[in-house]
Amino acid sequence: MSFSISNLACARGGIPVLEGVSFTLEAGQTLLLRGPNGIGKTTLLRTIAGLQPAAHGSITPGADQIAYAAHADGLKATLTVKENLRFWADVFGCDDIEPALVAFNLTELRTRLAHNLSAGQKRRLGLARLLVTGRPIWALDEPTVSLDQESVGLFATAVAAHCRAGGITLIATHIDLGIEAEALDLTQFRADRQSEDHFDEAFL
Ligand SMILES: Nc1ncnc2c1ncn2[C@@H]1O[C@H](COP(=O)(O)OP(=O)(O)OP(=O)(O)O)[C@@H](O)[C@H]1O
Repeated sequence: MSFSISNLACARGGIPVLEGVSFTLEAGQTLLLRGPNGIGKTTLLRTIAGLQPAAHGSITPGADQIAYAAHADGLKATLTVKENLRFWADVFGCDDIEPALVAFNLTELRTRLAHNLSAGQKRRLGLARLLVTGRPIWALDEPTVSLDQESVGLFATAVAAHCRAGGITLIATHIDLGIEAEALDLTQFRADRQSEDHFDEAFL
C-alpha cells in the first residue's frame, strides 16, 4: 500500500488554492500538513477525500480507500455513542465496535446520546469512527481540537496502531501532537492567484 499525489492543483469557491502538490507515502507513514491559516490544508484533504474534484493532477488510490475526519464531528445527535458507532460500522461492514469504544475511552459513555456529550467526548466519538471504517488511509483535519492531554494521547496511540498495521495517516494541524512524523508545509504550493485576475480582465 502506498498513497501518491502527483502534480495536484485544487481550488475553493472557484479560486485556485494549491498547485503542483506531489508526494508519496508508504505503508506505515504519517504526514503532518502544515502552513498558515487559509493556505489550503482543508481544501487538500477535501480533495483527497473526494468531496471536491481536483483541478489538475492525480491521487492514488482514490476516495474509496480514504477515511476522512473533518472539522465537524459528523455525529448523529439523537443516537447514543454505541448506536453512532454501530451505524458507521454497518456502513463500512465492520462487525465489532468494542475496540473503537475502548481505544477512545468511550465504554462508560456507550448509552449516552451524542447530543449530550461534551465537546471533547464528541471529538473522541468522531475519531473512534475511523477505527470502524477499515480504510487504510486516514485524512484528518485538526483532529485534536477540544481534546484534553490524555485524549490527545489516545489519539496518538490510535494513529501509531493504524500505521503499525500498514495504514497511512495525513493530519492537518497547527499544534504539536507528540507524533513522530514528517511534516509538509503547503506554503510552497500556494497557487498563483494572479491568474484569476487575468481571467476577469479578459471579460471586462
Ligand atoms: N466555501 C468556500 N468558498 C470560497 N472560498 C473558500 C471556502 N472555504 C474556504 N475558502 C478559502 O479557501 C482558502 C483555503 O482554505 P482552507 O480552509 O483550505 O485553508 P486551511 O489551510 O485549512 O486554513 P486553516 O488553517 O485556517 O484551517 C482560503 O483562502 C479560504 O478563505
